[in-house]
Amino acid sequence: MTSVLLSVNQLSKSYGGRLAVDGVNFQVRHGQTVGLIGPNGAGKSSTVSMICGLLRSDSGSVELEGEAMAQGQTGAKLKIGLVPQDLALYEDLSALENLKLFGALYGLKGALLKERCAQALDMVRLADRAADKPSTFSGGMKRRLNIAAALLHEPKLLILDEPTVGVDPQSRNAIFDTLEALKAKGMALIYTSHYMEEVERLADHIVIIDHGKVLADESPADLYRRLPAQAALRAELAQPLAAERMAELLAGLRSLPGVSAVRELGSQAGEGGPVLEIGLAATAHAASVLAWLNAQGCALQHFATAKTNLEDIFLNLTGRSLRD
Ligand SMILES: Nc1ncnc2c1ncn2[C@@H]1O[C@H](COP(=O)(O)OP(=O)(O)OP(=O)(O)O)[C@@H](O)[C@H]1O
Repeated sequence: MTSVLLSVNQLSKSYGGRLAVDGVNFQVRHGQTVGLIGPNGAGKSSTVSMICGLLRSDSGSVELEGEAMAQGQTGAKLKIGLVPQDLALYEDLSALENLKLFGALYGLKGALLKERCAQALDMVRLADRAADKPSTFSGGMKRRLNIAAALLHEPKLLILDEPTVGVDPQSRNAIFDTLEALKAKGMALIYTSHYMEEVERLADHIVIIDHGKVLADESPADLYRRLPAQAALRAELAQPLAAERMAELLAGLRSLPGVSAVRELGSQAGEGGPVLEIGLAATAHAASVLAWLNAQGCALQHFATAKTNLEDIFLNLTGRSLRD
């Protein structure tokens, strides 16, 4: 396992007496991609701002390769690139001029500045738009330019705060390709999002945060192992069933191998019979459950299977869905 790059230790922050970040702890290893997930207001942006030294914490500490991130200290800060939620670009300068300005702020100049700007534009697939102003760009292209600006000083850790909010699907894919390429080059990433499917695609480690507290800090595979069911079968019965018969059916289903939970969801808009949601240890169990229902004389109107996802994990941990 690679060594620790970033250590976030017991970080806390209150705004006017209201606790927004409550003792957050996690680590990022060299080359690792960590997805920081939580609903709106969970404390993700505040955590990220404290990691970058842009917001003073009330307590706790942040270390980069063992070096403390202290206010006014630039050494550790240079190891981080931040792509903030709010776009920071000069609309009247060309894409290239914007990058030159950001690069100069990092102390780059001459041939090296030129080379880094060209590499960064290439990395976000905007090389052919270098001479154009961001005012002519889509929201997604502006976001990509913002990512390029954070790459110029070749940070060891790139932090992206909700990089796909308000982004068109084409740019979203370009952003993912860029992040996958950076990952392949060995750069560590922190990616905040409330879109589980995005984090699932990129992250090899997931930190779930809610009400300022870390609820989970583990690999996606370990998170999935926490779920009682890995898949769900939804079966809509063709006919309503008497209460006693339904109770027998539910008990029978619960005793089948591979079935972890069964719920009766009622009927859909008064048509047909009730809908059963059957949690399965694996999708493969669906066939034997359907065969069993058939053997019980239960005709089905409709059925569908679905693999559980990280959204279900959040629901399982908090009792709430990620985007209410
Ligand atoms: N400058 C501020 N002043 C007062 N309250 C704040 C400030 N910044 C954040 N908060 C509050 O702190 C809590 C955490 O906010 P934060 O922006 O860190 O969450 P988040 O998970 O990033 O949410 P979002 O996805 O909406 O940005 C929220 O209740 C928010 O209203």
